[in-house]
Order: sequence, then C-alpha cells, then structure tokens
Amino acid sequence: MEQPGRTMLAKIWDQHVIAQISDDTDLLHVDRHLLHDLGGSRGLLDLKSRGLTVHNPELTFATPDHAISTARGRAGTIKIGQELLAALRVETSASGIQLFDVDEPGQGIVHVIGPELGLSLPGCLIVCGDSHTCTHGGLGALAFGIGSSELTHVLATQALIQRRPKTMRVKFEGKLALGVTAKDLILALIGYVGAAGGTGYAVEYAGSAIRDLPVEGRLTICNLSIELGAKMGMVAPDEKTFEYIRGRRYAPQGVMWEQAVSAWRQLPSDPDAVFDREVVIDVDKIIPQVTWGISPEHVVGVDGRIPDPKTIDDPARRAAIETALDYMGLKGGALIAGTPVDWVFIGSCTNSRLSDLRAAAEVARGRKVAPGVRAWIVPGSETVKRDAVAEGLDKIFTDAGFEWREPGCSMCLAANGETVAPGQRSVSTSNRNFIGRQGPRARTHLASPASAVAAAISGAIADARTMER
Ligand SMILES: CC(C)[C@H](C(=O)O)[C@@H](O)C(=O)O
Ligand code: SF4
Repeated sequence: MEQPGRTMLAKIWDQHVIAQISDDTDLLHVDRHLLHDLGGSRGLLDLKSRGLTVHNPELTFATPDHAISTARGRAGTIKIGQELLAALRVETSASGIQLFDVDEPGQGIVHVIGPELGLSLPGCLIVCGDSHTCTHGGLGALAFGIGSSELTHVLATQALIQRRPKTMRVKFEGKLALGVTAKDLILALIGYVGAAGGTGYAVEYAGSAIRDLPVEGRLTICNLSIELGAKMGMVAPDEKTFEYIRGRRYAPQGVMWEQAVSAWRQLPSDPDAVFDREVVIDVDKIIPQVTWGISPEHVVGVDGRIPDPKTIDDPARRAAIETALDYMGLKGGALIAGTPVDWVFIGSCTNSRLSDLRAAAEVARGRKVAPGVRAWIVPGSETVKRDAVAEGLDKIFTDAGFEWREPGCSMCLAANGETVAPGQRSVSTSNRNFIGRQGPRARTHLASPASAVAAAISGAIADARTMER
C-alpha cells in the first residue's frame, strides 16, 4: 500500500524520537536549547542545586534580554535584573555554555538572536523557557516554549517528553496590498479563528502570501502562534530560507552546508499530506490591523469600528467586550482610528528586526512625533542595532523625535520598570495586549511597525497606508 503524505511536523518530529512513551507521547532529542536571563538563570541554579550538570553545553546558548535595562549604557538595570545577569554569567561559564553578553554582537532578544546567528535551522528541534519560541518555526524549525521543570530536564538530559500535537494548516492566499505587513496577516488570522483557535495544534503557515514573504516576516507570523493558542508554528523552508541562513555564524559550512540544504529540501509537507484542520485566508481583503481590547483576538481593520456591546446578543461575549472596553477606556461603536495615544513602542521579538526598523524608518523619515507622545525604538539585538546605525536609521528616528534604545524586551512586558504609565495608551509592535502587560492599567494596542509610527506621528491611531511613500 502506498504511504500517505506526511506533514512537515511529522517529518521533523519523527527524526527526533529517542523513545516512544505512549501512543501519542515521545521522548524527543533537543538540537538547540536557548536560555534567557529569567528562566535560564533559574534553571541553571536549579540544576546545580540537584547536583546535576549540563548534558550538552555545546547545544545550549544564553543571552540576557528580559530583565536588563534598555536605557543607553544599560543605566538603571534593577537589582533583580543585575542578580539574574550575574547568575547567568557565573553559571554559563561554569557549565561551558556560550553566553552572548550585553553590548556584544550576538546579544539580544532570544528569539531574534537564534535566527540571526544561524542557531535556528530548518528541521531543528529548538526549545527555550519562553512561549514565543514558536518564532523560530519561521525557518522551518520545530520550536516551542517549555516550562521551568522541563527546562531543567533539558539541561540535564538534552531530551524532552512531549505529546504530539494535532496539525493545522493556514493558507494565506493572495497578494499583500501596499502598507499591509506580516503582522497584519497574523493579527487578522487571530481575529478570525480566536485566541484559542490553535489550541492543541501545531500550525503550518502556507499559501502564496507566505511564499512571497521574506524570512523575517515569516518569523513575525510564527511569533504570534502562541497568541492563537498554538505552541508551535512553522513555515516550510525554501530558497529564501537557505539564502537567509547561508554564511551566518553558526550555519553549516562547506560540504556540511550542501548536505544540510539537501536534507532541508525534504522537509516541506508532502502535497497529499492531511491536516487535522485547514483554514484559508484571503489576503487581498486584509488591511492594516489594530487591536482594541485585552486579547490579540480583539482586533479590527484600521478603518473599522470598536465593537458595540449593545449590538451583541450573547451575554458572555457582551460582558467580555464590556470588560475590555472599560479597561481600555474606549466607547463601543466608535471608529478605532483617531483614538489619541500617549506612547508608541517599536520593539519585541515580534517586530524588532532590521526589516521592521527599515519599515518604521520609511514612515518616520522627515516627519515628527506628535507633541505629548513618547515613542521608543528598541532594536531586537545588538547586531540589529549596529546594522541599523550603519544605515543611519537611528538618525532618522531621533530626528523625528523617537528615543533610540539598547536591545532587550523592555516595554513589551513592562520589564525593568520600562512601563506605560497607568491609564495611558500605547500602540505597540509587540504580541500581547493583556491587562497590565505594559504596566499596571496601561492600555495596549497591537499593530505593525508602520502603523505604530503612523500613530506616533499623528498622535492617534492612524492608517499607515496614507503615509506610505
Ligand atoms: C518571561 C517569559 C517566560 C514570557 C514567555 O514565556 O513568553 C515572556 O517572554 C512573555 O512574553 O510573556
Ligand atoms: S520581547 Fe516580549 S514576547 Fe518576546 S520574549 Fe521578550 S517579553 Fe517575551
């Protein structure tokens, strides 16, 4: 009998099985373990307290990102951040783990540096104690976040027990209109399927619009997989992926490169592979998206209206919308565009790569941040920062009135006291608009870098398409 087609998930998964635990659960080998300053430091200390050692330090890489100040010169890293960084330095050095330390090339948000250094490769199984590890799936890796006890387990064994997820394919078909970005695609998808629409699935993003996207856009799409409930998101590797990886610091070289590429060409799902769920999105209909509420699924097109609870029959949905509007200080039924903003944050593992900063600079060039608005640019890594400076992007931003900062997570999760003030409203290129995410009572609207700059310049939520040149 002919073998049925296999999904990319099945191919990568099966290559990593060390032992079958039960029908749907396996012990998997981990190819790359990434550590950050919150979970990483704690995991290494936990391992030590149990008298264990790191099984494969050469497959483990660390960087501080969450708990460090992003002020110039790293001024004002709070005590806990300093302690975590000190522990990360001591414990990685004692275990022989490569640390990309502050102000060194290689440092940055862990999900920005993995791809940038060529650590994240197609077909690799990558874990990190961080839910946005799904980002690395943009290169065709099987990448997912793990909890703290799993993290210690991986440090000690380089293996992990996992239940095989169901598979979901999302096809984005059509062409992106001018001013519409990868971020808008994924926000529109979350609006369509809901923030739990991907729960229990590994999502494969496919379709003509995904093929057309540059690799960094695919990373942005995969980054928000967890915001639709999916631990894993992935895009089949193609020639763009290989070109992106070629020559990076940890990428295979020479004969190894040729062998790797031919193995990677086998990874995409077979044409007759069957998925447990299929969704098709018509990309031609998507315009820039902006969230209005306290979940990424609370999203509308920038020309749209905030939902009016009065028009909602289902009492539970009506109450949820009322709660969101109350927190956000918004009126149901009003247009989202024109909502005044106090803060703009361009950064996070979603949208802080060089292409994001270029897109933002394109809108910012020659314009000024509106009076009363504070706008930050936080590059995703030291390398992104240096590359952006070499292109003069920092100058475009500072001339326009933006603050240019050091790489780290920063205001994405109100780290290190980098917060939006209570009651103030921010447009943010990050991935979570939960209650208190950017500070107590802070109000967050998620959007693309171009939309965030448009808001900074206008002093209100605005349609970036009117500012594209
Ligand atoms: C701190 C970390 C564990 C957390 C995550 O898992 O995602 C953070 O990165 C976030 O974005 O909320
Ligand atoms: S940038 Fe934000 S979402 Fe990404 S790892 Fe840091 S805190 Fe988490």
